[in-house]
Amino acid sequence: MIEVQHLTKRYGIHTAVHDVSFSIQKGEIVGFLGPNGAGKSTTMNILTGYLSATEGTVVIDGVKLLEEPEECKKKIGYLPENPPLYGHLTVDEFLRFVADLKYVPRRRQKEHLESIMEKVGILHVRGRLVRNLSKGYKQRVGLAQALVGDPEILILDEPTIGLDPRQIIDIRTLIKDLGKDRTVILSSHILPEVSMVCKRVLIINNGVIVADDTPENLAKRLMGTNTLLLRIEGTREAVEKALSAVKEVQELEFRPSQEEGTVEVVAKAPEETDIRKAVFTACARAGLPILQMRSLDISLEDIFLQLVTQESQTKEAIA
Ligand SMILES: Nc1ncnc2c1ncn2[C@@H]1O[C@H](COP(=O)(O)OP(=O)(O)OP(=O)(O)O)[C@@H](O)[C@H]1O
Repeated sequence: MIEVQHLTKRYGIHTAVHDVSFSIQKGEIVGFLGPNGAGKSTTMNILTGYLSATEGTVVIDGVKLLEEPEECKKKIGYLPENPPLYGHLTVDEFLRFVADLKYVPRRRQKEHLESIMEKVGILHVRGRLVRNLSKGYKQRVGLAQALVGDPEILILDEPTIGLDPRQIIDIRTLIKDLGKDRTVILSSHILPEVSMVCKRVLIINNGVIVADDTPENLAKRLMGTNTLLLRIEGTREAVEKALSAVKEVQELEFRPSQEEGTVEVVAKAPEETDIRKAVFTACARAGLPILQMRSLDISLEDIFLQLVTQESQTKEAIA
């Protein structure tokens, strides 16, 4: 359905997206996850034909975007991060305007727009001026305009940003529902958001795809218990002796510690081995208090740490 090959986008000397390739099948709901500035919006803007790539190709349903942009755009409904809504129009007027832009025949517009308004829950505000709607309702109007013309693909850029918790739940439910008979790409910087809605997650960081997996597998990698980062009070010799005695521990890597009188060490065990209890017991027996123990996993660690921090900051901000 969507084939992206070797996509690169440079803004002057800055490379925002670097050699990105992926394909999405019909009917998939795919999360596009990455911290701020990772290149999500740039990629989405290229997919929707709003921005041209420096290099690489996008093929939508067998049609090359560069060669037949109008044909491709018809297949895509796009909700940008800041949807351009005309505040001085009523919801009805605005959607009719969008329908004209998308060449929906006038005789079909009434029925088509009413079914969309019903789906996204804005029928009762159809006569209100867009500028007087709450942020959540404006977002619904944004979703409605993306649905005009019945596109097979929906591309949604940070659809819940700036909404309150209740509105976030409503919009997530709506997206899940819309994904039942469409291909959906949903960008977000919040891991739980995409996990809730998507069956597959692409993670982009610094313009490069660093993971392409199911939320479950990503969570497993996140929760990996076979590699632990420990901060332990004591000397390096004592810690090395205690941890070397744990039979599952294959490798110890000492790192400079931030805290005086402590040792920071990464302990590795074979995959699928949970060494937390054994490490705890060994240190307790040797009288070495563990001040910190957390899972450490591949290079995704830093990205997730960032994402998790952002998620908790977002939660604090809306609490
Ligand atoms: N028009 C532009 N000119 C120059 N640099 C740009 C432009 N648009 C984006 N960038 C840079 O490209 C990088 C990727 O930006 P992009 O907006 O795609 O990231 P993002 O993942 O969508 O982030 P956010 O979640 O903050 O929207 C960033 O470093 C950004 O500063």
